[in-house]
Amino acid sequence: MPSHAVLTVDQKRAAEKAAMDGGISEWELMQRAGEGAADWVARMAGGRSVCVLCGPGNNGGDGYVIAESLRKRGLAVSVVAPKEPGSETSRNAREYYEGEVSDGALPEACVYVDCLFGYGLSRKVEGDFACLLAGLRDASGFKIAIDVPSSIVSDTGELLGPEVGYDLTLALGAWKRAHVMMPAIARMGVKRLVDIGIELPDHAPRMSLPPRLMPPAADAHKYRRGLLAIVAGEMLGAPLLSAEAAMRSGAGYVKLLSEHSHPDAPAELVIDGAPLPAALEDTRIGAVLVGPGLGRREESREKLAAALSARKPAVLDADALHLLDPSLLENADRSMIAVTSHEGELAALCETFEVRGADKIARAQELHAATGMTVLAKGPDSVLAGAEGLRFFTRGSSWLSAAGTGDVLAGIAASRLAVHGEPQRALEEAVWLHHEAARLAGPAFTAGQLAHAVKPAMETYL
Ligand SMILES: NC(=O)C1=CN([C@@H]2O[C@H](COP(=O)(O)OP(=O)(O)OC[C@H]3O[C@@H](n4cnc5c(N)ncnc54)[C@H](O)[C@@H]3O)[C@@H](O)[C@H]2O)[C@@H](O)CC1
Ligand SMILES: Nc1ncnc2c1ncn2[C@@H]1O[C@H](COP(=O)(O)OP(=O)(O)O)[C@@H](O)[C@H]1O
Ligand SMILES: [K+]
Repeated sequence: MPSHAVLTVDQKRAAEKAAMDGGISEWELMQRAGEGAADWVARMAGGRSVCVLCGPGNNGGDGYVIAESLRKRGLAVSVVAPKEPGSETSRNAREYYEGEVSDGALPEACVYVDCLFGYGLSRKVEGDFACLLAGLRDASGFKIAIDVPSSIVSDTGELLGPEVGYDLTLALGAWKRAHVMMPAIARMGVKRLVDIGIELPDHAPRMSLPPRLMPPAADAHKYRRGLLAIVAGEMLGAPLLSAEAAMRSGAGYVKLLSEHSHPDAPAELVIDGAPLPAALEDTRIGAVLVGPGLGRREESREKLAAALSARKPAVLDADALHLLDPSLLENADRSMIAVTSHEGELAALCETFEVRGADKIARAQELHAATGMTVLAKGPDSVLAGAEGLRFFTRGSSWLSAAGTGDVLAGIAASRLAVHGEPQRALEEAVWLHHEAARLAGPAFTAGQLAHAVKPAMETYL
């Protein structure tokens, strides 16, 4: 089974070194990588001409192996290499390739294979390399990136050269962080992993796997299935959106704790107007959601304080993340708190808890370490940091970039938390259900339509 590990360059190098210490040569690994990638390239080319761009390192070495493999299969192959190979293994690969190599401009081809730089990219791409990549950007053929697109930094996903849009990216041996982070993922097209038979670390951060949800037990009743209490605030719409999603995500009973009247609330939603601390004393409550529509006034802070001191599993979102501070966490059970923060909310939390991570992954990880809360850093490149380690997700529909979709996500997460009480599992399930609901809702949905699509999304994972 392929590994789902997502590695840093140091971790990947260590895994390759361990394989080499175990007796597999670097040349053997390169041949496995090149042949595995060539299978994909040949499939995509379907007999059409292929141009391979080869750089000076081992990514270029992979390119020569790919080119020779395609040549042997009878395809018309051209190779462009602005610089001679610099490493011993890539020189082997250059000798292994029996065709012509040019150091000039990009020739016409139907399929382009980019092997200029892989995870060894260490500085801005300039000169001949930048010209070739600019040519590739403007070319009309099918574009395949080998391991990592050549302008992309493997550990961060940041761009250090011309912005080429690829149709296919083939990760060699393991996923790298660039395969899950913005801005890289928006340029990679379809991503596939080529197995090269090396052992990867067991406990490395990894891709999240689709959840397997269970129907209610035969003897279930509404409380045992999970009672979710949603704390309402100043704005009435947001908690209702969360409730619409929560009622479709597994909880048997969803209550809105609110002193307001809600003429637009659905009939299934119970409105409880009791004073908040008393309402939260109900021992049947399995989880609390606080934040959507909460507001940021003193009363809002008091509501958050009451929700946290109830010491129940809780999802914190939106305004709650701006109000949260170390003193509010003093009375809380931090291990039971799940946080759903977008970029701005994550920045606010990092400031409050003096977390200074260099990038989104580090910020999520350090915030979890500093507070004990399970942190979902949302966005097209969602990152989940919790007691079970880091999890990454494939990108959801870009139509999710609409107001209110975060309230829907928070409602799903809180509902899942009410079902089983495990924050990391609840957030992981919520991201999958949110993405699947968005896929099923198609283009141009509203947050309300997204909340309704959570029901068919549940069916996908049951
Ligand atoms: N080490 C191994 O066991 C394997 C490595 N493989 C391949 O090897 C790649 C990594 O190889 P390397 O570590 O040699 O690194 P790369 O081939 O990614 O690039 C490093 C080379 O490019 C130069 N360079 C970096 N940035 C540059 C820039 N902006 N402008 C000009 N030159 C620049 C460096 O000086 C060095 O010569 C992987 O991505 C993968 O494709 C695969 O063959 C599988 C096995
Ligand atoms: N471009 C995008 N691609 C994929 N998912 C996105 C994109 N933009 C936003 N999302 C997702 O949509 C949701 C937006 O949440 P948020 O910003 O809190 O919205 P709101 O506060 O209006 O409800 C998050 O789950 C986020 O991951
Ligand atoms: K590359």
